[in-house]
Amino acid sequence: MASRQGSKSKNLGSVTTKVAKSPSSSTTSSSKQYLETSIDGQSSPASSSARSKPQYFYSDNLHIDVERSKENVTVTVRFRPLSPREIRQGEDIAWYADGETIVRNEHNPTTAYAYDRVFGPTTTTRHVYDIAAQHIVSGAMEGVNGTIFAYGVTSSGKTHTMHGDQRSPGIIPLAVKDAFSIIQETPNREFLLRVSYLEIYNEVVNDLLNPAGQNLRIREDDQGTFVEGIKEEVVLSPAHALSLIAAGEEHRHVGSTNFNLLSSRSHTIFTLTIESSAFGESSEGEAVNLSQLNLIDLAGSESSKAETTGIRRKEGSYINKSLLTLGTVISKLTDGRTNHIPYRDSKLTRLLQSSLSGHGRVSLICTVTPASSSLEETHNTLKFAHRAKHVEIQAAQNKIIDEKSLIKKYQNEIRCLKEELDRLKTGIMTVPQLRDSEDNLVLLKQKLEDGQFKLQSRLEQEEEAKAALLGRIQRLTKLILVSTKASQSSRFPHRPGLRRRHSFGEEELAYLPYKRRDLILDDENIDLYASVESNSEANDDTVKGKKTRKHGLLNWLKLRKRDSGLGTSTNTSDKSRGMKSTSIPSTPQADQNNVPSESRLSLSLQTESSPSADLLSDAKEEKETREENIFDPETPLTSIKSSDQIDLLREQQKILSGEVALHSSALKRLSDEAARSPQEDQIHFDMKRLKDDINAKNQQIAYLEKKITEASSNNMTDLEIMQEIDELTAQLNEKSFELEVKAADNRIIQEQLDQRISECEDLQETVAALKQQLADTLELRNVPKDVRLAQATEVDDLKHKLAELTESKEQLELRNQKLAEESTYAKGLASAAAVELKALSEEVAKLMNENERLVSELAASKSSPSQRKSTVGVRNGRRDVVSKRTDIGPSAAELKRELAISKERELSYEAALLEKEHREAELQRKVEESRQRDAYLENELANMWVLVAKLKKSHGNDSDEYSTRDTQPFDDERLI
Ligand SMILES: Nc1ncnc2c1ncn2[C@@H]1O[C@H](COP(=O)(O)OP(=O)(O)OP(=O)(O)O)[C@@H](O)[C@H]1O
Repeated sequence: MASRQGSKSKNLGSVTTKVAKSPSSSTTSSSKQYLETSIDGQSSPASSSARSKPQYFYSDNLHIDVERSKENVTVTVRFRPLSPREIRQGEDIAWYADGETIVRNEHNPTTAYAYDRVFGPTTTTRHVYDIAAQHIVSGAMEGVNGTIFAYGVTSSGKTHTMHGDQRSPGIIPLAVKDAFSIIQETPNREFLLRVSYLEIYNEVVNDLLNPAGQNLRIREDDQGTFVEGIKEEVVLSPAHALSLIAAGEEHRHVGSTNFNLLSSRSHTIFTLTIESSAFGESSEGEAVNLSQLNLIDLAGSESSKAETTGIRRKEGSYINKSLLTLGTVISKLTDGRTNHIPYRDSKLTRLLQSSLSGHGRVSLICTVTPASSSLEETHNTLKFAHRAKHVEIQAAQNKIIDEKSLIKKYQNEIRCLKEELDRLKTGIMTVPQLRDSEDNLVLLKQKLEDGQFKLQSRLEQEEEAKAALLGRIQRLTKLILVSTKASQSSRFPHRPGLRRRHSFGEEELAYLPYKRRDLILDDENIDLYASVESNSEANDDTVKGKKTRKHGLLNWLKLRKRDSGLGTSTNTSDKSRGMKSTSIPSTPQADQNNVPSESRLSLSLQTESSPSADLLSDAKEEKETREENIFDPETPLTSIKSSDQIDLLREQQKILSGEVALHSSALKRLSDEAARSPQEDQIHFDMKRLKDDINAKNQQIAYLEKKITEASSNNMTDLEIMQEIDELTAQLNEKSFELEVKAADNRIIQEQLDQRISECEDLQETVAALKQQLADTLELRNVPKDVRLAQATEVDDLKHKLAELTESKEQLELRNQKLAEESTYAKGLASAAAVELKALSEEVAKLMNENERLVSELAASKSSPSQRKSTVGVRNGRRDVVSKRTDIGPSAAELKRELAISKERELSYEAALLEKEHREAELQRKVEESRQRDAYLENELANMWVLVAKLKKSHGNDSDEYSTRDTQPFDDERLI
């Protein structure tokens, strides 16, 4: 035990910030309320007095704080290995455990964070438990409240850490097992353990132990918050507690997401309430230790990468919102300046208010993946963890000196009952003394006979009462757990001092109906199982019973589900304030029809007769007693006020309703089974019994309703009415607040809705456009064959035309070329003619000059004789000249003729030149025309190509068959 007490959290955080704390908020959600419970649904004198006034475990007048020591939240980080998906995607490592306390960024090694402990991917959950949880559990067993929760993004390993599986049990089963081991190791104290299990799904609190407990209210008063109407079950063994978790898990919301096939869609809080007091007769008046251990599996935050829709998206937004609030609360707690901490912004923080505000030890296990794709998310988790490290707590042991703790109440009740039993025994022994009288012998005889008769009937009544008391004492005693190492002194000296042992082994665990993770079995369990085996040897019958029973407990659980209405689970409760219900455990022993004689392996019970016989009779008695009491609450053992009576009746009514609900679900399961195996008579028999039981319970409910109405109309005093009004006002306020919260939620949802609507409209437009495109395509596809043939013919024509045009273009080009050649030739001719013409012109000019000279000489010779002589001479001379000339060249006539010829030639040349120029111009015009035509044809050709390409494209979208068969005309090569 001493070894379990160590390990206080170290303060690694460099900043220590004072936690804003209100003195009034010192209670945990459900522990603060005193639970008025009697195991058979009937109140006792001890409990009735307590019922009128709510009790708070942590109010100043009720507890003594034994040394408050400042601590910080224990913060650890657990890496999970890369998942197969991450490995497939070739993810890198982005964060890693650098030693035992540091997390470092792979890419940027200067980014690193320190925590109390960092666990690498290969660390076992058992090791995590030892470091991060064990001290919280042992503290809780000593009266210090404790909270352990796993935080991290989706699929980072929270549920693996908190629940685990058969190969690697999680913190919750390990803690439960440890709690019972601690009881075993603490012989000087006796314990009473009870559990509750709830989930927060979409900001609605549901009771996982009671299917009827949906949408429970969180109430708050000066002392803190609590869940109204949550069911608590007293637990007797680890297997019993785990079976309740397993049953609760059946109701938890789990769904598949992109990142996790079995993603938790709700936050769950499993609460173990522990009461302990010194063991033995001398414990009277001593303080009781009371504490709560909250084991929380949060739903994972989801990044925007999660492509969720519909219900998953809604769940995700609720999860993210509540985790965001948790982050804000932690920030504000560590900021030190803020007075207002927004606990009320989410149900999660409201329920965790007490833990977070420093009234108990807290261990935060942050789960992370090393994968690079989650680099940012992991960084956020690490930052959250770093902030949380600075939250300061002041853990203290809660000691209750009030006599009204549940364990004290049971102890007192046992004592009172024992006294009453003694009185009864004495009464039975004392036979009335009748004095002999001679005077009135007849009368005396008559009196004697009457007396004998009365005595007889009184004896019978008292025997019955005694039996009932014994049964009650036994049942109460069974709820209080002590170590087998405790002294063997019994509460009943005449009985062998059998005590209960608490451990769980393979057989107890193998059966656990756990939809997604089989709970618990590790090496230690096997050890424990071995120890159970060895202990059991003391009792041959037990051993035989266990060995011959192949799946005894499995059968029990299955049958318990079936026959849940027939078990001993008797819910009784207190309605002092919050109507929280507590039931005694539905133990295997209770089922007399289906259970082997010793169904709890590890428990040896503090009973007189054999455990099985006791339990069987208990079951019977309890049922009978309860039924009696329901119809006659005013038993000799009760004396309660009218309001208490109404409360009691209401509670009984509630319990009955819960049982009816349970029976109905069991009946449904049986119907399913019956449908599968109709020949099973046992199932039909069980179904019939369940139906009868449901009917009987419904009648009882109706009867209770009547009684409540009568009682309320008859007995309500003004004070009670005022109290009722106060209560209703408080409820009204609560409802108003919830309404406000809902209204705020609605506003957010409305905004989201508006956004969705606009997104939807955009999508609709896109869809319309796509539809149009589709229709166009379909239209093309749906073109009838004749139209397609017509199109093909048209294309053929076009192709033909194109060929013609191409041909005529070629001809024109040829002609054009010829004309160009001709034009070049003509130009050559023209230039040659021009040269010749120029040469001729020069000759003509020369000849004309000569002619003029000759004419002037002729005229001069005609004018004088001398001159004549001379002229003759001249003439002679001339004749000489002429003769000379004749000798040297043609005569004038010849020259004239030559001149005329050259003129003619000149003229013909000019005419030829003109004609050539004319022809040239003509050719130029033709060239121009042919060029234009050419351009026109080219243009036409381009248009044709465009047309062909268009046709080809539209036909190209059709099926391959169509394109090969029907689009042949568009084949490029063929076209070209
Ligand atoms: N430390 C670990 N070692 C081996 N496997 C692990 C470890 N942690 C988680 N896993 C595996 O990773 C998967 C996801 O883990 P788990 O369901 O616990 O994530 P989670 O954080 O609870 O997710 P969610 O928030 O979606 O519920 C599971 O298949 C689980 O077995």
